[in-house]
Amino acid sequence: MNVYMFDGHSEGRSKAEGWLDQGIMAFPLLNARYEGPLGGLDKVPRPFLIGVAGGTASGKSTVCDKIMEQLKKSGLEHHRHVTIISQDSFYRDLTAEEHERAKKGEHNFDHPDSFDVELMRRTLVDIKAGKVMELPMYDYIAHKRTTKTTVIHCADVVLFEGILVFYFPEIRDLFNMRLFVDTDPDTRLSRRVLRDVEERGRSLEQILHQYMTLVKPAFEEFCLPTKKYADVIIPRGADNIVAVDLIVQHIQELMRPNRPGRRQRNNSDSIVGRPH
Ligand SMILES: Nc1ncnc2c1ncn2[C@@H]1O[C@H](COP(=O)(O)OP(=O)(O)O)[C@@H](O)[C@H]1O
Ligand SMILES: O=c1ccn([C@@H]2O[C@H](COP(=O)(O)O)[C@@H](O)[C@H]2O)c(=O)[nH]1
Repeated sequence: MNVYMFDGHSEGRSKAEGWLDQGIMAFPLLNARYEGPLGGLDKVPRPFLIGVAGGTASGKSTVCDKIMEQLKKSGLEHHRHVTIISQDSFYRDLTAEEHERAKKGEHNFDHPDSFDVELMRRTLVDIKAGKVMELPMYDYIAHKRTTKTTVIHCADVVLFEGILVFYFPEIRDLFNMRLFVDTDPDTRLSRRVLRDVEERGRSLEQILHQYMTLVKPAFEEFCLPTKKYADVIIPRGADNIVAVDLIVQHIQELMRPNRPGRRQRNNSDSIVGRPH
């Protein structure tokens, strides 16, 4: 059984394709067992669904990769099957007119209306139900989902990352744990410039125009206010080794077989602390 780890570095194509290209099997599935979408009171839901939100280029994918890496080192790989999914796979199809605007950096990909929320919800619900899923891939140069799909097999831990994963209540409520990657806006912009030039085929002028007119205002209006839904806020993203370690330890603890008093997540649960 294959599980693909997304790296987000494939040239101009989807994050999912990058993972596929590397042929990465994130976690070998030994002694795999599936306990159903929701266990009893003494059981952690399988798969354990973790939402990872944050502004563009805040390091969401990198944090997800780190969490997987750490889990791998921890020995959990002998029992656990971990998958990362990007919200970008759920951008809705553009009309011809919207597509023309997108080519000039004038389509608002940071607005909630840009996403196919129902497809996102159905996919996550099916993943939670343990179904084998075909995930649409996204092409950042063509600005559309491709006909290619990634097959997601039932996993023990699923990380779902994206700018607006906490925005929609019907998506937000599906998560068993919520993380918000909180990186300084100047840092994010510099990273986005480099990434979009190198990987997404953009000019500097287009990146800055899109950022100032659409990305930044949408971040402030739609993404930043969702920070309050996070169980853990991770300042500085993947550089924050302490935060990543604590999160991984918590996942390990939750996943430990026969853990005394193991129970489902309660919305008031907190790992490190809740935002003010
Ligand atoms: N801690 C870091 N230090 C330096 N570069 C980073 C760091 N985290 C991410 N990056 C780089 O910034 C860019 C965006 O990171 P990524 O994890 O893909 O962010 P997001 O998923 O939030 O868009 C990538 O090119 C990545 O390599
Ligand atoms: O066709 C597209 C689709 C998305 N974007 C931008 O991508 C980011 C979200 O991806 P991150 O990896 O979280 O940065 C979003 O800000 C969109 O503006 C795009 O430019 N073109």
